[in-house]
Amino acid sequence: MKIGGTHYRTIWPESDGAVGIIDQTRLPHAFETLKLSTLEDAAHAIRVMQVRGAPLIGVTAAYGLALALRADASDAGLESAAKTLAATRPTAVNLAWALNEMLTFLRPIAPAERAAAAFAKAAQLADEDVETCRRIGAHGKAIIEDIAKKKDGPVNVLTHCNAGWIACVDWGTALSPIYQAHDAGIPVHVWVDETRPRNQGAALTAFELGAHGVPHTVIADNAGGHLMQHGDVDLCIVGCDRLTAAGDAANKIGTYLKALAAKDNGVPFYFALPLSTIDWTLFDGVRDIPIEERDARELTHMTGRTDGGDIVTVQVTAPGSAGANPAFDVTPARLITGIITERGVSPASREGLAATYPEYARTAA
Ligand SMILES: CSC[C@@H](O)[C@@H](O)C(=O)COP(=O)(O)O
Repeated sequence: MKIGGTHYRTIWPESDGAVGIIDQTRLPHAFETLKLSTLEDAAHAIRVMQVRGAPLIGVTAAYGLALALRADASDAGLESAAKTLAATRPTAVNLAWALNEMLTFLRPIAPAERAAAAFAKAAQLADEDVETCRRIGAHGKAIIEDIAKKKDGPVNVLTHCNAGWIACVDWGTALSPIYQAHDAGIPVHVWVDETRPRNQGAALTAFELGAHGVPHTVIADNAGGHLMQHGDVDLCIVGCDRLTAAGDAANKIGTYLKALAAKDNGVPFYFALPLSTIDWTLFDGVRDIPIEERDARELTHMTGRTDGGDIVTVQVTAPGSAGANPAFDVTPARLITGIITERGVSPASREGLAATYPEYARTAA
């Protein structure tokens, strides 16, 4: 997508063999790029959320493996680099998926040829992510279009966290349908949950939508239920970090509460995600999806820009109070209207997902 007239992806190979990224910890106050040159650079970027969002974490890990192979392309080096990258963040399964794709491809290749092959494979995963997200957008756009035909005024979509192009390689998952609807002239307005504690909504989704000219309004995380009660939300679309084979969906903390409110108010609630976000080994999301616990400082402190232009971090809680910071929650399948995938809209159920992806579905519970 475009920033200031230039088309960007979120990750790209540099001419000197490094890998370029947008430093998402600086957005929306500054648009800065960084170069990743080593395995540790890539692992650090994922850990501190210079890159974040399930699909982008996966592609960054793929490039991280390629960077590691420049230093050590032995069998032991390959396996050890994959372990380091796999340990960076626990919830988004795209990380394990991408590493598995890379390992399966690279293990049979001779060490002398591995680094070049790894860069090519990572680039292929990045390209595939772009096309997958474009398709998710086309299927989701049809849902928005249907609603638009039945009402006057814009279709009001509520979204949580950031599942736009900067969470992927391009397009996004939850925001791709919105971009495609907007580009097709369908009137659309987005309620953007601020998404405490890291504020991915207020900082990143609002930044993206603003750059693309999509009408949007940032709301406090707690406002969604009230807006739904008053008929101000036509549908919710969110991204996903891990979907079980039975249709339970992990996403940024707070998503579950929005899905409950949507159910109570008859508002359709969709998750948008690619194949790489589905964990075919799990069936009970609340019990089995690992939930990342992040530093309580993300909760007790906030970073923003003063009117004078300085970027500052301030404490917002009473000094001495403890904070707990689970970063994701799980929305059970029964609260989900549908899963918008690159293959179409699937029911959030074991049978529905098995019909959408027959070659991946397992029979074991
Ligand atoms: C297309 S990304 C879907 C999710 O990864 C997104 O909504 C989300 O929860 C991101 O969490 P983050 O902690 O910012 O990586």
